[in-house]
Amino acid sequence: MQAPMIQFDHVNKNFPQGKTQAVRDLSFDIFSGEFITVLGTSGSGKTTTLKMINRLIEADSGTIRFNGQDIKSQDVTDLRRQMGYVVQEVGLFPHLTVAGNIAVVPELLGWSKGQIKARVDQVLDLVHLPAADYRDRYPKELSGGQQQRVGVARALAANPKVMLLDEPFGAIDAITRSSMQTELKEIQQQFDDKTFVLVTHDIMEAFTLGDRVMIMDQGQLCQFDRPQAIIQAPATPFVAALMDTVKQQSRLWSELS
Ligand SMILES: Nc1ncnc2c1ncn2[C@@H]1O[C@H](COP(=O)(O)OP(=O)(O)OP(=O)(O)O)[C@@H](O)[C@H]1O
Repeated sequence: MQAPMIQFDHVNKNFPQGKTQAVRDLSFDIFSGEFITVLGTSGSGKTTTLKMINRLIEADSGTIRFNGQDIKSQDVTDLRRQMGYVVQEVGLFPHLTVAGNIAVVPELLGWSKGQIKARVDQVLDLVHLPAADYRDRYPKELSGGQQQRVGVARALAANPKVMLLDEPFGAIDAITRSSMQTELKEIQQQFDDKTFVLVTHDIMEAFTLGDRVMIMDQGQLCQFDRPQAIIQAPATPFVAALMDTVKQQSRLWSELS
């Protein structure tokens, strides 16, 4: 049996100021090449879970393994360089061009100028931004959707094994969002061994993109399964209520159309 790429083993996280525990006794395995979506209401612990994978947040107890090794025993910079990270706010460096932003990690890794230029063009192509038009622009010369595409390109630049994405399309209009979702899935399918973990509160996004969907409520894992299995057999009343919201929406659509 294949070893998990990311493994949580009875992980807990409590913030001193937090009224409730952010993450409680979380255990799961994610395998290489999977596209995992993490779905839940606001405050359910999704971001905390994602940030514990790249140690932006340290777990209080339990063990998190990356590629079989406890992440606490790994150098944090090395660990993060193996994981692309994309957030809603994008966070491009305003004084660097698109190419400069994408090149940050490859430069730190000591790649040659030729390798970096080729890689910048390659990842811009992956996110459907023609390099000749976009390479030399500054972030302020891009729309929000284009900035987010550059954010994804930057995260892919050093060819990480794992991509962590926190509400990457949260601030993007519905049509652009839908095409970016398709592109992201296509990128993931081009590589057999790239593992994607994407946090969202959008049910359709979670069920469209996820090979498996992790549903969280109040810091706990309610269900972690393939979309069809969740739809056919919701494991808890919370999951059932979540599924009902989709049914209500589709009823509304059919009544209106
Ligand atoms: N730095 C922090 N200090 C104190 N409490 C925190 C901190 N970060 C998160 N929390 C608390 O931990 C819980 C889980 O937060 P988390 O951000 O993981 O939820 P989420 O599911 O990602 O929510 P959202 O969808 O709103 O981003 C919440 O109750 C939150 O208030």
